[in-house]
Amino acid sequence: MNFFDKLHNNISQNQSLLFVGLDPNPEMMPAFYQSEDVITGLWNWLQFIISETSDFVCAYKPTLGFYEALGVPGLELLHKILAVVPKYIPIILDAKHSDLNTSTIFARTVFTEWQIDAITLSPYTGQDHVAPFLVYPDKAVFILCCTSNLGAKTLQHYPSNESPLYLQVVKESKNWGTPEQLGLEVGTTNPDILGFIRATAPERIIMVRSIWEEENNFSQILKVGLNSNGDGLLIPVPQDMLASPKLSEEIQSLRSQINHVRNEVISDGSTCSVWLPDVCLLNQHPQHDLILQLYDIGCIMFGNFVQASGAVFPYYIDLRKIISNPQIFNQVLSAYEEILINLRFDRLAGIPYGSLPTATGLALRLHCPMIFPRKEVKAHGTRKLIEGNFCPGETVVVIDDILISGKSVMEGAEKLKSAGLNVNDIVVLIDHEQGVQDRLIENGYQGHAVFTISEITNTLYLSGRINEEQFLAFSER
Ligand SMILES: O=P(O)(O)OC[C@H]1O[C@H](OP(=O)(O)OP(=O)(O)O)[C@H](O)[C@@H]1O
Ligand SMILES: O=C(O)c1cc(=O)[nH]c(=O)[nH]1
Repeated sequence: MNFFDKLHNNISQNQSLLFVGLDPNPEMMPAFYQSEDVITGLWNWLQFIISETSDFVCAYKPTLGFYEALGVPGLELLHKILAVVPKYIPIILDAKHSDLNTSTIFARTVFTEWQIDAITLSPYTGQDHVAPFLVYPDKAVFILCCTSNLGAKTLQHYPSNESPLYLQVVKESKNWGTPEQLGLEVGTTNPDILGFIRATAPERIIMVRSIWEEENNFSQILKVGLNSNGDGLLIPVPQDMLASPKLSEEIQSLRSQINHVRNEVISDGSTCSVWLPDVCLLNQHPQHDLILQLYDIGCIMFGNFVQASGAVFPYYIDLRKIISNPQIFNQVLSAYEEILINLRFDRLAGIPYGSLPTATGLALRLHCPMIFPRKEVKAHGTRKLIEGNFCPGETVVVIDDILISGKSVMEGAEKLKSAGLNVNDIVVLIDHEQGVQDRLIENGYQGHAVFTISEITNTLYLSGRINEEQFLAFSER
């Protein structure tokens, strides 16, 4: 089960958007737990917090820095804490890690060894830094977009209040991962800031921080931050409450107050127009999630692009990026597989270069031999036109990423046929439409595509990824 499913299960089971920080901060530890051995005191206190709150929270959030500050015993304490948190409650490690050199190894440690469900990250080192954390399909990251720290104001609001850096972080990080993989961390007491962020990222989970610094804003903060389903926010339990001997009672009372506001938001339905596109499941494309993920990793770009033919289209599809995201690559292979299982063939042939990784992945998955027609024949070595072994008379299915004019796949198929192979079917991820399928049929081939460009743009428009102008530019092509 992925992080967001686990989170949502817990939200509905415990009817709670509250999360609790599991921080061994000696300065906040109640006197009752003070002992000669500070680690023992902290361990007892944190166990008390877990036992009092596990039925009323949706997640726990240990802050790595507090554990590190206690040295080796602190890290041992972290492991003990991770072991006692009930398995069904997701754990978000607050690490704000931002070191590019160590991100791959740190992601592996946190997600596979420590079995943490999600992590907070700083955005400043960009997508390269976040990507190693996103290759774990069941895990998630929260990108720090904004803090309530006064000293950060000059940076966060740069260059102007109309176009502040923190909103740029929100817009940029939305391209790094899907809503199931990437949430936002927002520390603010200002409902306007949270409102701007919610409007920019209506589909994201927002983990709010510091909202209790101005208690009067509580209801307003929730109303601008919650989505029309009355969720989409993770809300911290105030730190002071964790020192109370009546923690369980207090947290239940806080949960009731929050749920009261959630019910008002649901019955009001005022944010419905923002959310309708993402929650409407009617007529949703079966590959809806895959389309959004391809868009989010930058495979589908809108703007004026010159194509290989010299024509200018209002978009460009670059599927060569898929290989850098194993989780999405895997879904792409599954989508091809659904088509291929209904076809009869002896071998797969990939069209170079873009589709060679895909054909290779499919060959491994389907246990089917692969060959490929070269783009250019070398003047040295074996000078082969087709690489890999085959027997004339065999049937080959051609794999490519996209059909624009159909020239590439048909040229590849002709090379295969000239070597005595049969080619009937051509399978691609994206069909550009505009008559390309008919062109294939005229030349004796049957084209199969996972989705068409129209299905992609409809999905992106309905889910709010592209605006009306981009959608219309496509429709009028
Ligand atoms: O239907 P068409 O008009 O032929 O266009 C589609 C082809 O264009 C792209 O390859 P490209 O030629 O850009 O080369 P690459 O795969 O080597 O990057 C794509 O991978 C398809 O093979
Ligand atoms: O050659 C093209 O026209 C082309 C190739 C490709 O991979 N994507 C695209 O949108 N156009």
